[in-house]
Amino acid sequence: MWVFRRDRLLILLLLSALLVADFSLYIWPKLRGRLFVEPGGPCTCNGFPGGRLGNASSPERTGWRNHSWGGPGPGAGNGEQHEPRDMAAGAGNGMHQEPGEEEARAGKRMHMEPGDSSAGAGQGMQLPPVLRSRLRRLLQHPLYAGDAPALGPGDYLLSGPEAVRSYRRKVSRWNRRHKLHKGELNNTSAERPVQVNLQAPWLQFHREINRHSLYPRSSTTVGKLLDNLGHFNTISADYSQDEKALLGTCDCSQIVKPSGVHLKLVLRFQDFGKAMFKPMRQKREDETPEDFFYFIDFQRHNAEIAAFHLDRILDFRRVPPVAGRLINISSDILEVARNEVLQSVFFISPANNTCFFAKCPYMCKTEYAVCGSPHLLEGSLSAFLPSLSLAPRLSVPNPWIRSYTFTGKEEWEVNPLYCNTVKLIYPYNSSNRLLNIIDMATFDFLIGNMDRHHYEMFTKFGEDGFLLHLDNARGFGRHSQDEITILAPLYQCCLIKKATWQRLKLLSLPDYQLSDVMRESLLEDQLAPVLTEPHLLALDRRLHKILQITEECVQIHGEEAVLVSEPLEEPTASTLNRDT
Ligand SMILES: Nc1ncnc2c1ncn2[C@@H]1O[C@H](COP(=O)(O)OP(=O)(O)OP(=O)(O)O)[C@@H](O)[C@H]1O
Ligand SMILES: [Mn+2]
Repeated sequence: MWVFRRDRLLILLLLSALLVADFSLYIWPKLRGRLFVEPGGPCTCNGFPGGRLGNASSPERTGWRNHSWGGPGPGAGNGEQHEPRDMAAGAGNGMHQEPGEEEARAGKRMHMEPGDSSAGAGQGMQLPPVLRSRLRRLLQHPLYAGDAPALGPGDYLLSGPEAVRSYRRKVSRWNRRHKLHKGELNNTSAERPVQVNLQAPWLQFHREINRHSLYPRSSTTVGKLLDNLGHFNTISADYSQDEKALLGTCDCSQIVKPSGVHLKLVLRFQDFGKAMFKPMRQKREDETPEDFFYFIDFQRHNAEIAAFHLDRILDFRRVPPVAGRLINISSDILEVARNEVLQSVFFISPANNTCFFAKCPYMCKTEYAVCGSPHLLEGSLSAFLPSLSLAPRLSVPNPWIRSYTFTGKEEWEVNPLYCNTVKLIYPYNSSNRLLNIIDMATFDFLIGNMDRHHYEMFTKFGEDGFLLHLDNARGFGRHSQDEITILAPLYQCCLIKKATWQRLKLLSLPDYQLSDVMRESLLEDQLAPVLTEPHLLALDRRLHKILQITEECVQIHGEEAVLVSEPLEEPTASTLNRDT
């Protein structure tokens, strides 16, 4: 009996030795090859030697800049197992768990909190590339592959030569005026004149705008543009045209619509690019007070940033690139401002901070000021679109506009069959416009924006042109509330673009999870974490509500009638005539 027991021990030892040998000689090298070493070269894993996570603010960390759009990504070509997920297996057909569930769960466990760069890097945690970036994985999905079909010159917003001529003209006018101004002030500083740079990312951005979107998927311009917005010195600061119109100092025919009383400014940078600056007015942790109407709500700089990232993730590409940045109110704004009205709204607070307030017809008071600490203040910078003289835009009232009074109600709020009326009205009766409105409603519902009173379009692209999703600063106000009425265009019309629905469905799968890809995408921004966790999680919850509503529509009207393929074809045009 004793001998038998000793034999058992020996057999156990022998088996263990075999297992160890097998693991170290066979399994481990294979695992290591798959997880950490890119076949064909030493592993730099997206710039992180040894596959370690880098600093949270490192742009290399996330998917956008590593993704080689329109072809095999850096991963696809080098042996990473990026499953070419078939829509039939994933988003297209039910919501079953995809392969890689285990990885996803592991990825979730190891997920870092925004801004917590040390969580991964400090512990030297080694993540296999496939776990590291859900965003990157998303971008390699077939739904995000490739670009629009080849474009002809007429498909671009600007003619290249015209855009360059206008740029040259503006630069020489700027240099002339600047020289004159320096002469008047007896300024002998060695400031150099602005140089024309045809490679400037803002110019490339303008030249890439086409009839499908503000930037192509394969564009590397957006990354460079965001980088510049985040770092470049400013050379001027002024009110935006619409603010000037309100103050009576600009030609109103040149602007889309005179609007706000908000603290927003146009900043120009050293490379002559421009951006709309909105300062931080509310901390990202603060929720909009319950008693606030949406039309008196604050404008949130972080909402502008997050909305751009969300729009890009949804593959709409209808929000101009927005970067967050710590702006020095004194050196980046006041010192480069030449407008005397603007100069006059700056003051030093009792706490010795530099502040400024909105010059407006109604409430020009220091109570409404924003202050630096003592000079620095967070803000959003939205890359400027080409000027209205080069690319005229149309501002159209949203058919689902809200009442901007305390008690008023619009027709859509009281008539559940309102969509039938809209469908009869030009241009909603023929073009893709209604579907575009529904896209915009899903976007606004996700961000919680109730302030979409108008939308803008480039006139060049006609009725079917895409809608610009400008001004998202009133999004992300209340994470605890899902304002379902924002989805009225969806549930009253029971229509949605199939491509939009497929992406929303994909983003609801555990392997992609909207909140996770958003969290990751926002880490690229200097002001990360841009959104608090409750706001990120609200995105998942709202996404499910959109899918739920669509599902109910499909049950009533059938898939064919609800999910519309683009371009609008004859059979689907008939769905527009369907009574809801
Ligand atoms: N990135 C941009 N490039 C060019 N023009 C822009 C950009 N962002 C905004 N604008 C223009 O400035 C106008 C006002 O901007 P925005 O709507 O963001 O500010 P606002 O103060 O909230 O205005 P409103 O009170 O009308 O909502 C827009 O309607 C648009 O025409
Ligand atoms: Mn606004």
